[in-house]
Amino acid sequence: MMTNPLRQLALFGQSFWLDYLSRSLITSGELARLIEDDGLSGVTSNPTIFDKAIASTEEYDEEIGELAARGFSDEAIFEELAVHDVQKACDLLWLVYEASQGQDGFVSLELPPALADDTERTIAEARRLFAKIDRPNAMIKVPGTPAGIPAIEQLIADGVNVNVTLLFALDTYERVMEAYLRGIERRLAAGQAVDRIASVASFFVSRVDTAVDQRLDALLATVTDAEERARIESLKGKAAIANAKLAYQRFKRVFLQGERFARLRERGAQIQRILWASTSTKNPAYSDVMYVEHLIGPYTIQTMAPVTVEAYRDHGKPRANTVEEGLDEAERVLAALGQLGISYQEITQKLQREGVELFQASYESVLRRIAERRRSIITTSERLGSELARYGSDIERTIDALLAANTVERIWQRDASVWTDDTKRQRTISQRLGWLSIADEMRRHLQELESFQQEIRERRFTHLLLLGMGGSSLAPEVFQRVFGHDAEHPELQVLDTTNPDTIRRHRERLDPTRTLLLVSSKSGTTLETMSLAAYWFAELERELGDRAGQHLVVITDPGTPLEDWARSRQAWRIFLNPPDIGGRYSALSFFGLVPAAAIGLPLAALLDPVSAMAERLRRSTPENPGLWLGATLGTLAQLGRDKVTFVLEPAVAPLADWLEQLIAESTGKQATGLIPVVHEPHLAPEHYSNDRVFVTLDLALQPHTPTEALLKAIETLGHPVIRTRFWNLWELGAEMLRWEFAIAVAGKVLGIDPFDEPDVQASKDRTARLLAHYQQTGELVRPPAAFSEGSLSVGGTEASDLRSALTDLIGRIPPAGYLGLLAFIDPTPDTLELLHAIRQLLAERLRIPTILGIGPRYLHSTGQLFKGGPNTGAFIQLVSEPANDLPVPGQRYSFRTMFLAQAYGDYEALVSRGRPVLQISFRRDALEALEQLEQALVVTVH
Ligand SMILES: O=P(O)(O)OC[C@H]1O[C@](O)(CO)[C@@H](O)[C@@H]1O
Repeated sequence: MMTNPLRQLALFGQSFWLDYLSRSLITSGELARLIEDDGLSGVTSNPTIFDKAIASTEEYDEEIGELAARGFSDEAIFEELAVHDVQKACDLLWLVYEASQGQDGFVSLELPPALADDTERTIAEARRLFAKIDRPNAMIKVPGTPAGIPAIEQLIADGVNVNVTLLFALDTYERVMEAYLRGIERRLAAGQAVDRIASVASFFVSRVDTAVDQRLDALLATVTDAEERARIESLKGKAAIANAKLAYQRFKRVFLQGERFARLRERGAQIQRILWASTSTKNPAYSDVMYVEHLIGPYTIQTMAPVTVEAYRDHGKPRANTVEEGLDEAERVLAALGQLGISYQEITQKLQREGVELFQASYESVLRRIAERRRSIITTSERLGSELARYGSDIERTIDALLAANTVERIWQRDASVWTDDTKRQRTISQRLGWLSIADEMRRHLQELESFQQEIRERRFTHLLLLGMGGSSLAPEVFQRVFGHDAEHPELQVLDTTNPDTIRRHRERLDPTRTLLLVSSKSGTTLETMSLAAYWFAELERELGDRAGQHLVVITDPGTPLEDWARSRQAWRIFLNPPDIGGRYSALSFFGLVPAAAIGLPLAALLDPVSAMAERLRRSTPENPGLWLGATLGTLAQLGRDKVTFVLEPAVAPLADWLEQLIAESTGKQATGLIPVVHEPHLAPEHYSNDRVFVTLDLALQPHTPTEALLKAIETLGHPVIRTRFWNLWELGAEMLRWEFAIAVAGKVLGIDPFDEPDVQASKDRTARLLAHYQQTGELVRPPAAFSEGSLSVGGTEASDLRSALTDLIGRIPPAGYLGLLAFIDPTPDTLELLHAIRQLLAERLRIPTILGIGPRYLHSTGQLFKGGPNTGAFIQLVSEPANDLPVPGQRYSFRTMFLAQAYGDYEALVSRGRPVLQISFRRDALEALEQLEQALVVTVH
């Protein structure tokens, strides 16, 4: 025997629907369970239900974030969330719908209540939503208001399933049935099928009692006569059921007994069932299942709130056809109310009006909630899933202050007063903001770049050798490493070192006849770049004679020495970049796009998302993804979380090198700054210090499980984690623009000028002095060594053995400090592997952030930060003296001398800034030396 009362309702012709819907109801499996176990066969929703659902869980946050990021308004976000839930519920009820041949298994979504008085918009929106949900078992809820009723007729005629909501009065119900019939008739007249057009009429029950009881109570307050009081008392809690029972009689007359519908039925029309809504008992004095109990009958539906479901499952006692019991009594109740001066007309009309207003209030509340969520939770796809630990409100305050100061508008107006009051510096900064509109600028050159791309393809180069430092080479390297090169285009190799061993390795690998040389330098004066250009051009000339210029492409600013140099060598192409863009902000200018074109990347695919991002960066709202990111990083740094640790998914990991330069060189000055920590080996979560913020970039469609697991653990330990999700790799350029903007904003928060690099010069000057002295004397002055041990020669310490020297250095690391491993070395896979192992050892044992810099490359990246940023770094400089040498054409010094002069110059610069630095030089086998160092560290650092 069937014991579940909910299931028994079906035996008496009544469907049991749920008056609730939420994401968790679906995801937890609860809805499926209700269908399976309790015989649930439909779901109704309304704005109040969604308001509750969104308020009570965080399950919507991720989607809110994503939609906000894509520029959806609050209304549109609500619609997406609701439609999504309705679709999922429809899918769960699909089998019910199919099994009942389209009679049952529906899920209803309500139109925005503000449309209740607008027939045309009701029609348009209901059509649109029905199409959008795209499920035959969806219903659109349209209120039975004077404006709603004509819309119902039209919608039925259009084939939209309609749940007519907010019905209280019997005469209104008559009009609703009429509208349904006419809609069906119109369809049939137009030769359209009607068998799958479904509609229900929702009669609201308990609200009638609440309203009538209030009036009765008011009357009781004025009546003293005991008999009269008893009569009034006896009417309490009766009106709603009476009204509903009489509605059922009208239903029967039309749908079960009427001639008109009988004809329609023959042609396949469905009965517009009557649905009892608002069936939870509001007055605790009444039985909690009373409305369900009295309104059972064929062709009816009970939609129950979860509490009523529980109650009815627990103690409901279903009986057949209760809806037809006591009809005389029902008539008497309504008549008696009239006699007491309680106007049925007035009450039902008022209830409908109030119903619309209540839903409108809920609808507005949902929108407010969504608006709040998008602020407080991590909105935008850039913030998706970010976990800001306890810093959320501090960050919000920063954002508010930035917005109040019109920061976004002012940045776009290129108003340099955002960063400084000094008018001279303002002039310089305003010449550094061209990156803001770079996508538009580059679009103007698209044809030129694409024909260049075509020619390169035709010329069948195998390699593109890019000579350039920092901002002039990092973005191209990212493009090559993330996207790879097209098969018909050359592979990009970057040479950004003066180490003759490295240069030679490249020289041995490359065939000048198949290589295109790309010299990139904004200033056109950078020592490494110009020296390498001289060397490589001579190599080209050696092989190609006066055709060498045909293998030369140059990118520089107009009027630089490099431009002259290129012209005099009859370079094949010279790209003159807009001069108002600094090196590290130049990724999307010619500096990035010319090499991208050369390796065969589709430039439009890269640029389109950049333009879309630029639009979003213009918004003066907290959702501006660059504003948010910059404010977050700046605020966290001020609160002691200045180590920006990138934990990137392998597919996008190469971006870290570019980000490192952007962040370090832009913000590391005036004893403040963000300290980027990139490519650090993963540590055990508890080994991360509390001065970190983590940044992750992942691919939505290809999550990298180990990275995810680590980040989850990190989050649990209370570290802030900023997450960015790419939907595809072509968003890379857009992400670069976003970071450029963010770092400009972070600069504002930290009170520095993000566009200069005042401390880079310090080591350049010292190197220049060392080289000048060398040219005069033939001697390169090297820093004095304190002692030698094995193959290592150690300076910058009072100690006399390696272990003590290391111990001393470690002892000098300030609190919340970091350790930089600065290696002037030939970065072969083997040396890099050992350097990573040493780095990991240091990070794990010391539990501090570590940075690895390869010299002289890092001089154009983190070098600024080491000298100009917070005085919290300690450094081990490793100088592997090159085994080979090569001449620098036109100079009296060689590459080896230059390389060493750069190492020594930076060492001196660091020391002069009071940074703890240990210098370890080695002449012989670099691998052996690194192993010796590793062993010393193993026994020293605990
Ligand atoms: O493009 P250029 O002028 O050769 O400069 C290369 C790099 O050197 C710096 O100017 C200083 O390190 C960087 O900002 C820049 O990215």
